[in-house]
Amino acid sequence: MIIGTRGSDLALAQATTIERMLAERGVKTSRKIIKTTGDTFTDRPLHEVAGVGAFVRELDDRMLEGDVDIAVHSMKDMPTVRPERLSTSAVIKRDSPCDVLLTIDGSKLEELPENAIIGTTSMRRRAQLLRYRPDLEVHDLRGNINTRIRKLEEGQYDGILLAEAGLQRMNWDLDVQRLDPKHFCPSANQGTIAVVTLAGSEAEKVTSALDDRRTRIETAVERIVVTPVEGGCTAPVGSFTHFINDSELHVLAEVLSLDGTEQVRIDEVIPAENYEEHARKLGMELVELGGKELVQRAVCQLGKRV
Ligand SMILES: NCc1[nH]cc(CCC(=O)O)c1CC(=O)O
Repeated sequence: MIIGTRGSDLALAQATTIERMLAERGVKTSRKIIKTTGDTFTDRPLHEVAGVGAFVRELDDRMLEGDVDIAVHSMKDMPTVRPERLSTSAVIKRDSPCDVLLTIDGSKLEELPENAIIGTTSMRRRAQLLRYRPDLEVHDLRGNINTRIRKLEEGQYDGILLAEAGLQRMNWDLDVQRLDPKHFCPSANQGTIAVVTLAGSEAEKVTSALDDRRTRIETAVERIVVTPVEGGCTAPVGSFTHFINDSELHVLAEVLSLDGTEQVRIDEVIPAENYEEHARKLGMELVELGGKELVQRAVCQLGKRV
């Protein structure tokens, strides 16, 4: 079977993980590298280039055309609405969901000097960082993980924010500070690899053996809770859910203003039974608390920045 993947180091590492898991089950695969719009314009902020799903849409198209059998994605980059004929056949057991801070000199977030410059293009990370340390300066930093680390080393920033899962997958053992999800609530589905196939295909059957039930439920709740306020992947929205025991989930979700001075937040424990219904209720709560207005304002302000 043919595995389609983007060509970035992170995407290739993720594809390798899935290839290994399938090989262990006796499934032979070959690899096809697909270039996406998000990969082509790496010098501009992602929200200017292609919008939601830039990394995913082209692989979807190639699958629908029959060019690839299996696609591997960072699940957090997948749009919520999916083509009907495609199936998310496996949600792989989650790696670290957390963000990390990587600094030039090993400083922790609390130790950075006033007005230190931190690089990130994520509006969520910017807002959460400013909420925690309003004195810091946040500068844009676009590019894949390699590029971002290179720009840090070149001295343009005192520190940068990254997903820990990305570093883990690249096997980079860097001295980072893991940020507490309480203050740095991750993006929905951060740290999770998803496998996509055609619905009803042999590939779907084979890859579904890789599915992790708990991660599937956690990631589903994360999506459902923020769907009613969602302004695309560019809005300052965090959503993180995890099992705290066999029957309960802790749900953390929030919307922030771009400058981090305003927030709307959900912090609840729900039963795993009927999780969809509970998650939908929390999503409505987020709207009632004013989450939608916050997202709309942020999207408006972003439009003016561009
Ligand atoms: N936005 C790009 C992206 N998509 C997935 C990851 C990392 C791996 C993951 O979260 O699963 C990253 C890099 C980052 O956010 O630093």
